[in-house]
Amino acid sequence: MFNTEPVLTLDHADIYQGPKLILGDISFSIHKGEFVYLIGRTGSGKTSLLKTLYADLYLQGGKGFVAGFALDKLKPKDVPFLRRKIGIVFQDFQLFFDRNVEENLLFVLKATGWTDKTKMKNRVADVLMQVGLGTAQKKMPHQMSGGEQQRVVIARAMLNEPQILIADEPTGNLDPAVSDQIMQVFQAINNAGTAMLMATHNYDLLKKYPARTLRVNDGKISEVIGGSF
Ligand SMILES: Nc1ncnc2c1ncn2[C@@H]1O[C@H](COP(=O)(O)OP(=O)(O)OP(=O)(O)O)[C@@H](O)[C@H]1O
Repeated sequence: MFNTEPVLTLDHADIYQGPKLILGDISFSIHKGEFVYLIGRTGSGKTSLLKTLYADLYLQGGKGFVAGFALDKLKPKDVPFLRRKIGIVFQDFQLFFDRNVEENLLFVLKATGWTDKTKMKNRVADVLMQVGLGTAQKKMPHQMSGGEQQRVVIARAMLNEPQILIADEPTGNLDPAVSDQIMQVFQAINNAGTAMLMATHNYDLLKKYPARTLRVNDGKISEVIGGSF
């Protein structure tokens, strides 16, 4: 089905928190344009796995490739460049509350090397349009609902055209109707070609928007076949 290079591969990877092995001998790949859920009980290691993928945790055993970077050979100076190729969305919104939406996004562009003011403003307008917030530039985060704030976070994650969007419980703090809107934003982003890896406890979303699902359990990872979660 997929004849492109994977965007992400773990090959016999061991994932640790400090000295403690959380997941051992983990192997899977995600290809361009794939949508993949990551499920598992609280404490099973989903967040640890995602943190390893964006180099917040060091890959201590096995091999890993994300957006062309080898995780097992990554140097601290490479980390910002890796993170430009992946978009990251968490449950808590982490916007600057003393800056408006546009300033929040411009800050990231500046920090990632953009200098042309017109191009920066255009890019901000593009990503806000992508998440359905085309007129929100001048709003302060506290003037927005939780769902709108989360959409700004998704827009921020899209600024540098990532190959993959990694989301950790992105609907964890949102009610079902708003979670559904966020999911539609992810679907649209995915349909436009960005791969998606989303850790979630929200089985209603899995049922409504079925996709390949990986489960972490007892220190291992497995494919969930036929929606039997
Ligand atoms: N900073 C840390 N230092 C030491 N151990 C940690 C740390 N963070 C998490 N752990 C441990 O690693 C294991 C996996 O935690 P992790 O947060 O990856 O699970 P999770 O599946 O994401 O859980 P949740 O669904 O609650 O977010 C747990 O046993 C946890 O106690």
